[in-house]
Amino acid sequence: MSDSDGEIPDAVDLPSLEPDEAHPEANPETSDLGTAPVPVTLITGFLGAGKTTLVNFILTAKHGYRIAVILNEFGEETGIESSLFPQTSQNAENFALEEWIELSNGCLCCSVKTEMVQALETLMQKRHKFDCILIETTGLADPGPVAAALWTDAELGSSVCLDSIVTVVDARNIRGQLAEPREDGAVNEAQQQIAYADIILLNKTDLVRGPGALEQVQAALQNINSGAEMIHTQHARPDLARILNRGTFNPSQTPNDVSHLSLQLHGAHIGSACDPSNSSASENRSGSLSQQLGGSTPQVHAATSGSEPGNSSSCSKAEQQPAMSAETPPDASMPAESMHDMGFEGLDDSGAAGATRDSQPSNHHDHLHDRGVQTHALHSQLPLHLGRLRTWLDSILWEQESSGHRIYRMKGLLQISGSPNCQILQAVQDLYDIVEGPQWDSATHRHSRLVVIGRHLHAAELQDGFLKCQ
Ligand SMILES: Nc1nc2c(ncn2[C@@H]2O[C@H](COP(=O)(O)OP(=O)(O)OP(=O)(O)O)[C@@H](O)[C@H]2O)c(=O)[nH]1
Repeated sequence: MSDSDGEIPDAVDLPSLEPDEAHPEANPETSDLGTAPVPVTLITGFLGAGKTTLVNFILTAKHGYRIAVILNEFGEETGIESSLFPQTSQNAENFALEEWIELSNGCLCCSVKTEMVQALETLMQKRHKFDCILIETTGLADPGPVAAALWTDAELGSSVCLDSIVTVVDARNIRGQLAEPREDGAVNEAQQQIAYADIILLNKTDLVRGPGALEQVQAALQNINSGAEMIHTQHARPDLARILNRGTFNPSQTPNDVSHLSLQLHGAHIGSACDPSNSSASENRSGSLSQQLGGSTPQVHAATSGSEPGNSSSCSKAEQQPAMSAETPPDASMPAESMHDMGFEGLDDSGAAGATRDSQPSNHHDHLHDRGVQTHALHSQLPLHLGRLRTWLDSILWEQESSGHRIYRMKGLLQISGSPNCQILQAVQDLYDIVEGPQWDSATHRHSRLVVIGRHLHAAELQDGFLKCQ
């Protein structure tokens, strides 16, 4: 699974793949996929938006394509992220589906770009084994440099082509994410990801309540990028004929054909997340994406503390407070005080953030572009008590304002007392979920690991709280 030895695993050979009758155009036997450049779909989106859920869906749906996956993850996430592909890790018969390359030494848009190009080159030596490539970026990646590398890298030549950039959006949280200030005053990652999208997958629509609330979210996204196709989904299950092998960047298209890619940034500029001091990367890049690429740079259920492990139960503070709705939107029309309370400072009418903080360089080495964002890995060798764990999670996720930290995302593999299986924890903003994973096996070191990504985190306190759940 991991490519730690430098050997690229075989691409996925999907068993019993039958041409999709509903979408005969998706049948590789009737297309020129065997000889044409391999289409690469870049899947991006903010932390927790549903990228892995989408990749999982693509890997298990019937569409007629054989898929290779390149997965970029934070170093601390190694081994956790791959466990989030339950169909592959739980079912040995389908183990062949778990064919991907993990790039975990940084963020694709920074230090791993070369590694990505090398991985693609090696993959291309097995060209006959797959029809399409998916690249899942980290939740904080700027898709621009990655797309540019795919477009311009001489080594790759014409063997691969960027098919489309799919940005998965958490419909419940996106407006707050768009409003997050960047310390250098630049456009934040969530805005960059929307701006570059060919397709915006407006996901988690089940978590947006109230008449008009979803329309408001959609309007905020269209204010940033009105050229992207908008697809509403729950659990990231779109019509894949609209996602795979679209030919968005097919060079045979006339310039008019790609004119719909024009980015409308409404005064915002796409800054380089890699290097804010790079003026060529920070200049205003309004215009078609193809021009840019050819340019200078290349349920929320009630918290049930007594529930057994394995019973999936999402918990949210929102259940105990008014749900996000048209009546209580994180909206520019709200009084500034309310927006501040909800953590939506700086949102203007366009959905763009009015970032005002002092400029600070981003940190390439920890691949977190905004220096205020940190990641911490928590560990516990001894099994955790589920009730205590839930109480602790409730406190750190639901009392964020009083504790002074801001948690965007948590994911982990947990060893819970009394359960032979590992438990998978997922948290996005104040929502969390614990579901049963596969049995611990000899290859998986049996201990709890939890990655926390957020701002103003107190590592020692978090680790201490985690250990107290034993
Ligand atoms: N309610 C709800 N939950 C969803 C939906 N889509 C995904 N989720 C859940 O949201 C959590 C995060 O989903 P992921 O697919 O791991 O998100 P991601 O974008 O890959 O996350 P990162 O890799 O950390 O950036 C998981 O618990 C999913 O089951 C949805 O449409 N509705």
